[in-house]
Amino acid sequence: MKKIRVGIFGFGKTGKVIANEFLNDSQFALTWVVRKGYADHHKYASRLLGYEFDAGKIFSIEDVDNDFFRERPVDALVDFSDSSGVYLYKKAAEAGISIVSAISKYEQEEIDLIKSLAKYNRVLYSPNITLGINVLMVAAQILQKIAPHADIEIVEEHFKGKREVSGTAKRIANLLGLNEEEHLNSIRVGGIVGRHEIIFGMPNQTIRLQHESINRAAFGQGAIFAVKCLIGQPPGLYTMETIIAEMFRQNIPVY
Ligand SMILES: NC(=O)c1ccc[n+]([C@@H]2O[C@H](COP(=O)([O-])OP(=O)(O)OC[C@H]3O[C@@H](n4cnc5c(N)ncnc54)[C@H](O)[C@@H]3O)[C@@H](O)[C@H]2O)c1
Ligand SMILES: O=C(O)C1=N[C@H](C(=O)O)CCC1
Repeated sequence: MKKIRVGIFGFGKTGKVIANEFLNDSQFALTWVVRKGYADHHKYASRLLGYEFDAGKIFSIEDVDNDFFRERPVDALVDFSDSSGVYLYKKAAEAGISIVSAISKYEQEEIDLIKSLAKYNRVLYSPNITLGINVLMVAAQILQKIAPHADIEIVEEHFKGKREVSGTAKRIANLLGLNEEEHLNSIRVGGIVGRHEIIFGMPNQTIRLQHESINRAAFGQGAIFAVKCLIGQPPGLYTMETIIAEMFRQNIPVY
């Protein structure tokens, strides 16, 4: 069977783990990895990650000129770099490449740019690409409808070095119609990969929906799921939670 070709932007804490997940999956061919500087230029991500074959040739962002995507075709571009990568998406989309953006924080201008590309191609943007958190987002919306008077607080915990407020927590607040300033609580300690909790407080009971990414491989598995979901789909803007919500709709038991 023809392999799904993938290119990755970013080879940092998460990008390396994502590359490893794609290398481990026989349905995928990791074609290239783009990183910011010239470290390991033209080496192979596979070799750096301990494999004995060549895959995922490493390029610098400076190499990404007008012809880059046409000369090195892939089926999907998966972005775990930073928000500046967004300005290269148009060239990729024009070359027929599906975009999976996992950047957690964008300015409005960048989100508008992503939306504008959806008319050319499939674009999926998700601040948290794990299956679990997207199930939690759908479940939280259902719970809010069932218990509309519950007090709701969102708690997000991440590693000490994470500067920005969790994009996932902001997305949850937005979905639930909550003011971010008032209902979002952030904790930064040690090496927590990512934990989100939505607390529904009622007079006689408390419901807690919680998701924790134990290992960054959870993001790789989510990215694999996202790329597969986009295959054969029409151009448009996709999110993980709408894909998962559709799965809920199709699988909800009827009593
Ligand atoms: N959506 C998700 O599920 C999810 C999960 C984990 C991380 N993230 C996000 O992914 C991003 C990266 O996270 P990280 O922990 O790996 O950070 P990191 O700082 O460890 O790595 C980022 C890497 O991208 C490189 N980079 C910066 N600009 C680039 C560019 N224009 N092109 C290519 N490479 C570039 C940097 O040099 C660095 O190596 C962050 O926005 C983070 O919030 C999202
Ligand atoms: O920076 C990270 O690492 C993560 N950020 C997220 C967010 O901001 O919501 C979620 C996944 C991990």
